[in-house]
Amino acid sequence: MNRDYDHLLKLLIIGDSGVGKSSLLLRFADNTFTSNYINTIGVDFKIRTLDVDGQKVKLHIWDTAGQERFRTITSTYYRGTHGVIVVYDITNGESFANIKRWLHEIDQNCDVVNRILVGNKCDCKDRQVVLPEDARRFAERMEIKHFETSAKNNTNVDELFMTLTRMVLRNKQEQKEQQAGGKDKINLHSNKPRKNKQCC
Ligand SMILES: Nc1nc2c(ncn2[C@@H]2O[C@H](COP(=O)(O)OP(=O)(O)OP(=O)(O)O)[C@@H](O)[C@H]2O)c(=O)[nH]1
Repeated sequence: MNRDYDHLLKLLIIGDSGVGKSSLLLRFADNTFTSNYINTIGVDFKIRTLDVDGQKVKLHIWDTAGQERFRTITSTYYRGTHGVIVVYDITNGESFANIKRWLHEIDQNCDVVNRILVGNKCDCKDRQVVLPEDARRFAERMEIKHFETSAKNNTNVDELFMTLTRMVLRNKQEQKEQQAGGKDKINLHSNKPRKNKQCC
């Protein structure tokens, strides 16, 4: 069968309700934004194909509901995930405080995964309560890359998805080399997936 891509990757977007997960996905996949707030029910997903260094990478991006009442549904969507975007809202301290819970949820559901921390709504600097340096320090401690984005102004959105895609591809390549015995040892440095158990 003819494939129209070189790699098929599954990405997941998680974080509290209202932080802008759907908006980031809409901006990335359709280049649109709306100020209307429509709660995601369960999960939603979109596809976008990227050209990364001459390779066609098809992304299936799953947008999960942030509301607690959907938590049991969304936890099943971690299966087969290659990369997770964990989003907070820079104007909402609680959404940042909850990041630890979201990271824990990743650990519970899938260990072999690349993660990126995203502070969205960076167009709202006047209402910013999560300081970039605090977020950066936290991200460094957790060994995750950190971005501030605006789905509204289209700031850093493509960069965020491109960075995560490259991280996933690099890890896939390293795993392939390791399996082929081409490398002595896999070098587990920051932003690498933890490998306690295989879920994907
Ligand atoms: N100013 C600003 N508003 C944003 C941005 N991103 C999202 N919003 C607004 O924030 C609200 C919530 O956005 P959503 O994308 O629906 O949030 P969500 O995280 O998907 O929410 P759930 O589906 O409940 O989990 C909407 O009114 C959006 O217009 C942004 O970058 N800047």
